Amino acid sequence: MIFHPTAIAGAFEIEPEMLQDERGTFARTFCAEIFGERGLVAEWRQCNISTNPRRGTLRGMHWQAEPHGEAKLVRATRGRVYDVALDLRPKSPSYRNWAAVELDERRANAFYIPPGCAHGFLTLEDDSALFYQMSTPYVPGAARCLRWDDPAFAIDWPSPPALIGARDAACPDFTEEVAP
Ligand SMILES: Cc1cn([C@H]2C[C@H](O)[C@@H](COP(=O)(O)OP(=O)(O)O[C@H]3O[C@H](C)C(=O)[C@H](O)[C@H]3O)O2)c(=O)[nH]c1=O
Repeated sequence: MIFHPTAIAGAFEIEPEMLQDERGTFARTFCAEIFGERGLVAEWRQCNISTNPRRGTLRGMHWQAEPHGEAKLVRATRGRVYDVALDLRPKSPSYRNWAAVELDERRANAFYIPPGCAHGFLTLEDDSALFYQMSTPYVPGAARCLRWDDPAFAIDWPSPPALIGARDAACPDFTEEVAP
């Protein structure tokens, strides 16, 4: 695995080292020891899948309030998505920074997002799907969101959403009170 730093402290694009032979490829996608050595969360409590038939579907920006902050390891298992993390940790050197990684099933890359960051994505192809590994259980009462186009962050999305859920469309602008 090759860890590429991003504009968010502690958030990495992870590129698999593909082992190829006449049968195809094999690659390690996670290793608790290596993640631990790098100070990353190395225990996953829940895994989720997300399927999105339509290109231009936007989900986010979501996070869980403390003490239910979640690290996420996100990858595209079909298609391609523009995946965004936003640093909401007031003590972080990259507080209020955002970072985007294009997740592509063909590259099998992943985005490691530390706790205290909001997460969202825009699909770049029809029929895009994602697989999430989450470090903490889902706590409905801890769910928080901010709107995808909050001017405070000016996330540079490749295009406006063609499809966004009512809840995400109604997410508020960020305020310190909404913070993790
Ligand atoms: C996350 C989650 C959700 N749910 C239920 C709650 C809703 O009834 C339904 C859909 O949840 P939600 O609308 O939050 O799903 P998305 O809008 O796709 O949000 C997801 O995509 C964005 C980009 C994220 O980063 C979030 O972690 C993730 O929640 O599943 C569960 O039962 N368990 C869970 O772990």
